[in-house]
Amino acid sequence: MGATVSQDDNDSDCHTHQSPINIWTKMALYDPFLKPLKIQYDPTTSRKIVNLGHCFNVEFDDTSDMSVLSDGPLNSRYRLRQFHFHWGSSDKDGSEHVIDGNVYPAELHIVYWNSQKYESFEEAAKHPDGLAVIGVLLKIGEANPVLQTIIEHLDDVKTKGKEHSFTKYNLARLLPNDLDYWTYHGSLTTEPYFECVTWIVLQRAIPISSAQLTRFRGLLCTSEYEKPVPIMENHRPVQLLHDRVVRSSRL
Ligand SMILES: NS(=O)(=O)c1nc2c(F)c(F)c(F)c(F)c2s1
Ligand SMILES: [Zn+2]
Repeated sequence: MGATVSQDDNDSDCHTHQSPINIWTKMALYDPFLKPLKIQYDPTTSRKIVNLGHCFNVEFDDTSDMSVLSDGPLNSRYRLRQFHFHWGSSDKDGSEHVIDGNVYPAELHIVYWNSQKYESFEEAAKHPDGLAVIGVLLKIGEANPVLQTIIEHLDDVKTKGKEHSFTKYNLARLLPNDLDYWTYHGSLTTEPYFECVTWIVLQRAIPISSAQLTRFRGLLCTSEYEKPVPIMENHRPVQLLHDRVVRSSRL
């Protein structure tokens, strides 16, 4: 009787739920039990825009359940914490998720944490059902007025560590009307890569103009005292799917 090798014998197998991934839409499984996303958003929860060095975050007041995500593939209520973008050094790449091999020029991540089960974002990030992130692909098109209100503030947070108040932002207007999605279990796409994310990738992309996207690349990853270095790109390569199945909310 040969020895059986269990999954955890090879430590490279304990990182099998990494993100982002290439979503092969024909392989996605239509799941009729998936509900429509329920996005409740209160514009008074937006607080500030912050340059973290590798990207910029728009951060929200997450001390109570005012802006929350529920239903969809989720079994709990998740509280809005921040949103941010990933982009590339040219319009030819930039998104993290790839759809049937097609890379998009940028991607928006709207980050929520499970406030029904966990006491804090930090605690939630240690659990497989701790976070939910809505991924929205961006495609080059006409200038996006809702993105413009963010872009107008990028000069206020040009260098690493800078932040600026950013209130009454209407995040709901940024989302497409069609909220059909693909969903799978994955990870944070930046260090520490915790496998704590229920990914919800919208099937409809939103527009951004090439000029607007160029403004993202004008952000600096250096502080105001250092030689200026722009954040040319901040997207992680796609990861192996391993034993995961991507489900679709639409047939
Ligand atoms: N790109 S991502 O997967 O949405 C994502 N990564 C991270 C991360 F690494 C963090 F340390 C963190 F505090 C976050 F809130 C996010 S959110
Ligand atoms: Zn992200």
